[in-house]
Amino acid sequence: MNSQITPDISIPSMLHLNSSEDDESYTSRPGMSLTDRSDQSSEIGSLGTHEEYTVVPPHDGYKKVLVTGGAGFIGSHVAEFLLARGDDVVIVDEMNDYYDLSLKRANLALLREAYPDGKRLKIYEGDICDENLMQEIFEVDSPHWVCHLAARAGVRPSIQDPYVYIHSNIKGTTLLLELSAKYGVKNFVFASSSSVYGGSKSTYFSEDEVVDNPVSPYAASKKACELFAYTYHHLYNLNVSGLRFFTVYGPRGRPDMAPFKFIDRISRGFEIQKFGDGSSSRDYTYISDIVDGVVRAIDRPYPYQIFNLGKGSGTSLNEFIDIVQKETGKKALIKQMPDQPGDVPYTCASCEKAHRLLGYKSQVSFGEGIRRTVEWYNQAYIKNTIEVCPERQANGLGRAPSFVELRC
Ligand SMILES: O=C(O)[C@H]1O[C@H](OP(=O)(O)OP(=O)(O)OC[C@H]2O[C@@H](n3ccc(=O)[nH]c3=O)[C@H](O)[C@@H]2O)[C@H](O)[C@@H](O)[C@H]1O
Repeated sequence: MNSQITPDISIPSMLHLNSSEDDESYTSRPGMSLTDRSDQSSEIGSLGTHEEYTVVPPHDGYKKVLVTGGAGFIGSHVAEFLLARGDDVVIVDEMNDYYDLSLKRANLALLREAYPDGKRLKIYEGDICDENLMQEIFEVDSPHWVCHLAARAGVRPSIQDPYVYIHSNIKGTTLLLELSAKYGVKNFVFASSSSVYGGSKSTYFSEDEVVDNPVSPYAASKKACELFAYTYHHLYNLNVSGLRFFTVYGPRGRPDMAPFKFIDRISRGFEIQKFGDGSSSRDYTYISDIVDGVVRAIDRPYPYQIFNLGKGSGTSLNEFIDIVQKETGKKALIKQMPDQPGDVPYTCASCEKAHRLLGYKSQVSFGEGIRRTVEWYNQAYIKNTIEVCPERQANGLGRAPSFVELRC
């Protein structure tokens, strides 16, 4: 087994659930004391839904897993992990240009380099809404496990073009559910989002909250995916788990998201835009925690479940900028911007259910995660992108190239 491509992040052992590095305590919402955490405290010791579930043992045999969006940030990390542990992976990714395509190419190049013979890794470039292509993949490759991560994922851009979110997220997910039911998939795991909680006033968001008030087309599309997934479970007994990711960041992160954007721009002395007064807060979750949660969900088929995958503590935008300044050793040039439509003011996961049913527990504090991401940015990011695109050498190894410069 080739473990060449795993230097960027360390995936915590799947067995060490109780050794948390996370020294951050649960944070309270601004203006709210910890005693207001009624939703969280009532969940400890129950599933929050008052339903009884048997905790399923992991299926630890060989799997062939269809990973949609496998060229992207989370998808490429999940594919890397599954391949490294011995599973086979089929990737389908449309390679759209929502963000710099060369980053997705670099992600695939890393995987191809480690698994070059095409026996354990197969990559299709195409739209998950292309019925002929998807039918062919299910027919020819017979993946019995599906990890559906392909999506349009920008919150604010979804206001400008909601239709592409309906296409990729809702239509794409529905087609995958159809095919998964038709071809007898054993477990269908898909990416949802913390944004479905909208402007929830809870301190800790739990899965049994009613989430009927999405504030962006992106959030509405993810909620729609959860509903379609339930329907396919109901109609065809398809095992489905929807994972609500909480603002995921880390090495190979999405360049449209604040963690990558701030590290990149602050490192290079460029201005960053700060939306609002800096009091907005996110439960930023490090990529290795997310990979761990995703793989746990793949291995444990439940009839129908929704899980939060977060860290369980929040960081304000102002604190976040301070941490990036500290880790990069550079002062941020800040352009103050108004609050953005579609943005939620606050997110924070209750991870109780994921812990109970999946054995999931976040391991990486925000400070540590940003430290590791800055380290990757300074070392592997430049090295890897230059290795896969030799023509970039003209940019010089000594400085961080812009995303435009990085284009092949
Ligand atoms: O967990 C989710 O449900 C979502 O997480 C992510 O969305 P968000 O939480 O909005 O992350 P992100 O853009 O990093 O902005 C973070 C903070 O920085 C602020 N922000 C952002 C950019 C900027 O230039 N300036 C700024 O102040 C911004 O106002 C915000 O306060 C995913 O994109 C999405 O796919 C989905 O999965």
